[in-house]
Amino acid sequence: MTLRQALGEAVRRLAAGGVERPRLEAEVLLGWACSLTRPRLLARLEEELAPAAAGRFWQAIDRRAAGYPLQYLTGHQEFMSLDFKVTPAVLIPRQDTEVVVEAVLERLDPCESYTIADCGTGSGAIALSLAHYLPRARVYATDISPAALTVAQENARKLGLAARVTLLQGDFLAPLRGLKLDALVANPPYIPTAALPGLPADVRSEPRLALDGGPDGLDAYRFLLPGAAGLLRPGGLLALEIGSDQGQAVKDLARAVGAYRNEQVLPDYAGRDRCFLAYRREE
Ligand SMILES: C[S@@+](CC[C@H](N)C(=O)[O-])C[C@H]1O[C@@H](n2cnc3c(N)ncnc32)[C@H](O)[C@@H]1O
Repeated sequence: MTLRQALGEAVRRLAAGGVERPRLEAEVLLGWACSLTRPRLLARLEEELAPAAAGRFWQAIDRRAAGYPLQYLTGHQEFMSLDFKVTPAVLIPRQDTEVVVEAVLERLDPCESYTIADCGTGSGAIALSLAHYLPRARVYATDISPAALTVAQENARKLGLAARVTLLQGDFLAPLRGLKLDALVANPPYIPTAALPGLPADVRSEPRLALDGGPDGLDAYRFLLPGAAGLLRPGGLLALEIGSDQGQAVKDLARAVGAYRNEQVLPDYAGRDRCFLAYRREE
């Protein structure tokens, strides 16, 4: 079978499985199975599919058609123009989260030596992007999952950022005790528990620990908002990813803490609530 014929059959299987962009994903998985970039693959479509690559390819196609995430099959996801390793131990970094990272970068000066924390770091997407684009910053990243931290550590090493990013295992803010932060960023779990079974199959393959935000999805904010106030220096920036309908609720929770000013909610590319920002009030 040629690569062109394999692609045709893969597109058919992926489309039957409800994959939205079957041609693109078939090309990505065939390139991955053959260890070829997409442009090289597309230049060799009349060549035969080698038996070893065929085994990997058809197994991946069938798993993808059954709803398993593409990024767990290839082991990669791009975020903030950086390449991140991903495994089923971590949430696949989302474009929505880039809104949060961009909002932070717009408010900080790349020439300054900030101390920054990312709580619930997963693959390290937020922490490592901030460290990359703020080359003088010192970044602390926490996660309760040791398996996630192993992935984040590998990403830190691959991106050449391990010397400025410290990974700490523990409950969101607990490992940060004693630090005075210029910025604290988090993308905590925020899906209401009852909504989890209704999520698409690929999202349900991601760690429950990364998704489950408790009965109303707000458990982590009830904990992070008062706790962060004790770690941020006066004038320090708090940036939290939030669910698409959680803007007002998170603003109300922040105002109830009484330690913040300039609370605002920024939208994502689709115009939905995505990022909560506030500054630690000066005493
Ligand atoms: C929504 S994911 C975000 C991952 C990553 N920051 C990103 O944006 O792609 C939430 C992360 O919080 C971690 N987490 C959940 N509960 C936690 C807790 N109590 N303390 C620390 N981390 C926690 C999960 O393991 C997961 O990695």
